Order: sequence, then structure tokens, then C-alpha cells
Amino acid sequence: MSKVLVSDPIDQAGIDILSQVAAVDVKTGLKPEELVEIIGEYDALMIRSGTRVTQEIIEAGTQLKIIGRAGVGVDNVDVPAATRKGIVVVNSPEGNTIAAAEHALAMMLSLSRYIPDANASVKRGEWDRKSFIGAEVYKKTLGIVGLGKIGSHVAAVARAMGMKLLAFDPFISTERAEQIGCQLVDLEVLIQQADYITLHIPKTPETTHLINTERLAKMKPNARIINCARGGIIDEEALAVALREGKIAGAALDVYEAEPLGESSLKSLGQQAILTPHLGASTTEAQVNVAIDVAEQIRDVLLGLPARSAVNIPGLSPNVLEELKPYMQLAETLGKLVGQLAGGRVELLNVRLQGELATNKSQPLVVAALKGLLYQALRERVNYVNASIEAKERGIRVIETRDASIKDYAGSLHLEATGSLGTHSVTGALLGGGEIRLTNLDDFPINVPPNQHMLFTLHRDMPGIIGKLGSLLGSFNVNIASMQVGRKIIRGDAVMVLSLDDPLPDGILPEIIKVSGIRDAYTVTL
Ligand SMILES: NC(=O)C1=CN([C@@H]2O[C@H](COP(=O)(O)OP(=O)(O)OC[C@H]3O[C@@H](n4cnc5c(N)ncnc54)[C@H](O)[C@@H]3O)[C@@H](O)[C@H]2O)C=CC1
Ligand SMILES: O=C(O)CCC(=O)C(=O)O
Repeated sequence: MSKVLVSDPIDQAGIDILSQVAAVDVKTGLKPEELVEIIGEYDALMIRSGTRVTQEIIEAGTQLKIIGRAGVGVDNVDVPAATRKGIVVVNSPEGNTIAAAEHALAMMLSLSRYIPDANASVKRGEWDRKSFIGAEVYKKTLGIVGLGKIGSHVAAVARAMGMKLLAFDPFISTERAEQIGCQLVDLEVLIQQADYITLHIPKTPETTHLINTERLAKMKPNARIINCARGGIIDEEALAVALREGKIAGAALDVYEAEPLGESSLKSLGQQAILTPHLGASTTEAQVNVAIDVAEQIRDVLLGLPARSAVNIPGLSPNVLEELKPYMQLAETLGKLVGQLAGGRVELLNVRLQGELATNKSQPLVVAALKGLLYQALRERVNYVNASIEAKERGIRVIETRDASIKDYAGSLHLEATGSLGTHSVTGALLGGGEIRLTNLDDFPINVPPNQHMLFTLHRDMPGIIGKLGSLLGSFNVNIASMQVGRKIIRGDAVMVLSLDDPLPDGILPEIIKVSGIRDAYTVTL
């Protein structure tokens, strides 16, 4: 039975799902060295933001197949290290969207009306109404940095509160921003015009310290800024100075450069600063959503099924994946075949989507073809996650082409590989029931199903050659399951495709090539 380690607090709904297929250990608050020590026993790791999954932990996770992050941000996981080891990393892209958006909105209103400090003063026994004269958000300008899932929901609610909306997001179109009721502007315009700024972007090298001393200096003196995205997008030291010097009116932070927040000049600020301990996703609803979403994906991967929200395999909706799955199987089979024909060191792979297939996404098919191509070298170590990286590291150049005009089958896939044994090509298609057919080999038309053990020969089409090869194989006790010849012209060059019941014994290939009329022979295991 598989074993899953849950190393952060996760809703019971997720544990129940995992328990259907695995033995689940919940061990929260582990020190990094404790995690390194035990991770080797587990097939899956489920975390929230509390566990840092470093390269060291990934290296020690010799059985790990999947890391599930019950939330959005995977910045606490060394995704490249996981990818190199073929470990799927999944998240829950939408499970906590509403929770995070509502937290940002709550922060905006709390900042405007000094709710945390007013509450604390009443609880201290005071009745001070003068110190808490707030500001209305109605008719004020909200600048949203990052108009993705959370930013868009913040926009919808803020618009209903009568706010004017500006947005900065270099990756979305003006039309999309307008649909959400936002005017797309440059970051500098947003910084200068907004009364409230809320950040909803990932932390990347480009967004680290996006809000720095210079930008804080350009903000309006009555401006308030909210960060419920990721720590480090705002330079915390610069922010503390700007707040203390009254350059801006307020800031509300849920996330920090280092968590938990230790020594920090932010802590000594007054009512102009509100600090929460990374609570954006902390609603009952969001925790149930993310736990179910991620646990289901871990369960599926442990059962050998694809994950719907993997961050390190080609992003595909479950529907598209379901539709493409048979073609991915075809691509993998063709990749295995052409890789063995072309020889170990393949330098170039050309993947051509033909007929109806030409309108599909090519990336998953390319990845599947590479997985097949590299199987000979890497066996079970290559999978959909690491196939592209492994290919790149081996210097395999990949070209993707499409030809919708080729209509001999509804949709077909053509792979051409150049390696140490020359350039070889193979085409395959799917029959009605999803059965794979090899339809072309090195430009010779054929029509054969793939078989575990196969022999291909390039020969001259002449009387007696089939018999000679049959007798030779018989003398080595090899049973032929089926045989087909493909040729373009009578008595010209031809290929022979044999499906064998047994692997070809060592030493027989040179004997086959000695048969008069046979120019080359290749053995393939699929
Ligand atoms: N505080 C908390 O507990 C939570 C925090 N988050 C964080 O909130 C952030 C946003 O999450 P989602 O909206 O779900 O992500 P999303 O991927 O839907 O949206 C992010 C948006 O940022 C934009 N973007 C990327 N780089 C940018 C840049 N340099 N400048 C401007 N825009 C840029 C993207 O185009 C995208 O539209 C993430 O960092 C996530 O980790 C999410 C959930 C809970
Ligand atoms: O797990 C949590 O509570 C943090 C959520 C979060 O930051 C995220 O989903 O990106």
C-alpha cells in the first residue's frame, strides 16, 4: 500500500480521501532534518505553506511520486528539483481564491476604519471616538496589481462598493480588464493615482521588491497598500520607513519576507499598519476546498491516473487530457519505436501532427513522444514531468510541425528522429476503438499493430527473400506472429515488419543482414 505524509494541518476531508488508497501519516511541525530522515518511506507528501520542500528533502524522497500543495503558491517547493526527479507537483489553483480576495477586502476596510485598533481600545476599557476617524472607499481609486483569479474577484466586489478600478497586469488584455471593469494602466500610473493598492501577483524575480522606496515615494500621502499575495513583493524595511515618515497612510500585510515574522520594524508601527499571520486562505470553506482538491489529485496519481492541476507537466484541462490520452499513448509508442530505429544518441526529433490532429495542442504529444524516445536510456526514470528536461539535457532538438492536409487517417502522428543509426521515421494512427496502427515506416506504407518484440528489415523486393528470413528465424527458434511487407514499387526497395512472439536472440541480427537482398535490420522492443 502507498504511504502519504501530511506535514501541515489539512482538513479531515482531504485525509479521508487519501485514506481510500494509502496509509496516511499526519506529522506536523517537523524540523527540516526530521523530514529528510523520514521522507524516504513515502510515496506522496501533502503540505500547506508551513513546510519548505527543499532540494535536500526531494533528494531524500527516493519513493516520492507527488507533492501536493493545498493552496495556490508553490514557492515553498523546489519545483525544478522535483521536476528533475520526475515528481509531479500539484496545487489547488482556485480552492482559496474567494478566501484570499475577501481577506484583502477586509484588510482594505480595516485600514480605512482602524477596526483592529478601535477594537483593542474598547477592550482596554476606553471609549475613544476621535482617534478613529476613517476614510470611505466609495468613489476612491483602487489599483489592483495582478488581475488573475484573486485580483478579479477583488475587482468585482470593489466595483460594487463604488470604487474606480485601475489594474496593472502585463499578461492580460485590455478587453479582459475592461470586462472586469478595470482600466489597464502602467504600474507607474497606478502607483501615482491609486488611493488603495492591492497586490495579487506571484513572487518572481521580477516582482521581488516591486514596491520599493522609489515607488512608495511616488504614492499619494493618503494611499494605503495591501499585500495578501506573497512576502517580499514589498520591501518591508522601505515600507516601515514610508509609514513612519507619513509618506503613505497605511499598509496591511498578510505575508512576509520571512515567515513567521520575527524581529521587524513593522511591529512597532501604530494603527497605520495591520499585520495578520498569513490568514488569506484560512476559512473553513477554503480549507475544505483545497484539501479535497489536492487529496483527489494525490489519490489519482497514486492510482496511475493524471493530475488535473500539475504545475510541472503540460497544463491541460481534464477534458482535453481525457481526449488526448489515446494520442499520448500513440506518441509514446512511436517515440519508443523511432528512438530504437535511429539509435541511442538521438540529436533531432521532428514531431508532425497530421490531419484532424493538427488542430490539437502539440505540447503533451511532444512530451509523450520524448518519454517514449528516452525510455531506452532512462527506463522508469523518465515520465511526463521530466521528459522535456531530460531531452534538453541530452541535447535533443525538437521540431514541431503540423499538416492538416494529410488525410489518409482521421488524425495521425509522424515522428522522424536522427541519431547514430541515421534518420528514421514512423507514422501511426488510431483506429475506431483507439487501437494503434503503424501506418508508415521510413516512407514505406504499412498497416500493422505495434507488438512487444518487432523486427524491421530494409531489403530488395525479390522472390524468396521472405522464405529465407522465415527459415533463419525458425532455425533460432523464433516464432513469427505476423509479417507484412511495405513497398512503393514492385521489385524496388521494401520494408518487412515482423511481430515476434519472443525477443530476438543475441547474435541473430548480423546473420539477418547477411541474407542476400537484405540491406539493414533493426530489432525493437515496445
Ligand atoms: N495570503 C494567502 O493566504 C494567499 C495568497 N495567495 C497568493 O496570491 C497571489 C495571486 O493568486 P491568484 O490570483 O490565484 O493567481 P493568478 O495566477 O490567478 O493571478 C496572478 C496574476 O498576476 C499576474 N502577474 C504575473 N506577474 C506579474 C507582474 N510582474 N506584474 C503584474 N502582474 C503579474 C498574472 O498575469 C496573473 O494574472 C499568489 O501569489 C498566491 O500565492 C493565494 C491564496 C492565498
Ligand atoms: O496554506 C495557506 O494557508 C496559505 C495559502 C497560500 O498562501 C496560497 O495558497 O498561496
